[in-house]
Amino acid sequence: MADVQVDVSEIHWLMEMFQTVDVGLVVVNCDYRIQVWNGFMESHSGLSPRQVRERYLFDLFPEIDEDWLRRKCDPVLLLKNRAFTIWEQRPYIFKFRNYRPITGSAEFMYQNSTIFPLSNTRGEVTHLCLIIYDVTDVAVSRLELESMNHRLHQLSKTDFLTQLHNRGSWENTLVQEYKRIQRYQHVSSLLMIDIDHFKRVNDDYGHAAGDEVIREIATLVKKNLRETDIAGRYGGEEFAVLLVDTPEAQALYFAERLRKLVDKTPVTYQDTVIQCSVSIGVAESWPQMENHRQWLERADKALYLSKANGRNQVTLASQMPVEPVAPGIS
Ligand SMILES: Nc1nc2c(ncn2[C@@H]2O[C@H](COP(=O)(O)OP(=O)(O)OP(=O)(O)O)[C@@H](O)[C@H]2O)c(=O)[nH]1
Repeated sequence: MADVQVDVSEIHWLMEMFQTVDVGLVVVNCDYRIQVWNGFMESHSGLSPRQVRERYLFDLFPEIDEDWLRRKCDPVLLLKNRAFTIWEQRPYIFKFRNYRPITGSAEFMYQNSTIFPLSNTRGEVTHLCLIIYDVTDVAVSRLELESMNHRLHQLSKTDFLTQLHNRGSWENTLVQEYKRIQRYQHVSSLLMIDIDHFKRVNDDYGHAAGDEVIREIATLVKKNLRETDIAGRYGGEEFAVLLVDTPEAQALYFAERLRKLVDKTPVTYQDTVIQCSVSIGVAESWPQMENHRQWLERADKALYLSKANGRNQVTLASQMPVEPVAPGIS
């Protein structure tokens, strides 16, 4: 009699633990009808064990991807092994709202789960048990870390003042484009753009006004680009633009349009209106160029000529009187 009492109280304790444990416990039969539903599942779903008993799991929770979960569970029934799901693959099985104060940024509870078979006394698998773990804290910190790393990576490539590529990042894309040209023999063009008499802007209106001019001209550059073009801030008041798959004639058209736009768009800083212009050098890629630096030098020389010839103009490298960098070009 005493033994029976011990057994009964042990079952009572087990039931209490089952009810209060901080993981979800669900048992379904082979037809996916719910048999057991613990306190965790009740408090997160709002459905009592009585409300869910004998209900078809996928009817009650239509958000569960039935094909996917069956693909996980069928081998458990057949082969008596265990299966696992992790939040990185699928954020959750049961779409429960997240109410945790610390990880409140997550709308839903991230879940891992273990699925294992339950056998009868004859060793036949008759039911499946799903254990649902709330891993929202881990998932949210991991996602925040990843997003922070992504942001840092972006920042390391971005010029703070203009949000264009910084010089290092822009040169990397130029190197990639150079390699692509070597491989596929297509034509791209490079523009070097420099704000005219920029020192005067700083001297006359102050450094903050100078910064505003750089920002505004960068915005005009950005607005005029196609998605495949890549613009960077190459130096203080110098920008570089890579026009991918663009021959010189089209690059000239782009450059002239930008030049005219800057010329007719004065920058307003506080109450001061500042008139600006840019000089531009354009160089088309050529098959014999030996590295990306030769290409840069050629665009830079064309820019230098624009400056020397009076500024506020565009010069094509192909029209320079001598071409010292690429002597083989006709
Ligand atoms: N406000 C501001 N000025 C900068 C920045 N970077 C460089 N500068 C200034 O840009 C000026 C560039 O002057 P210069 O290279 O002499 O050329 P310029 O006056 O533009 O004359 P040209 O290029 O010959 O037309 C210098 O006074 C630099 O101090 C920046 O980020 N912000």
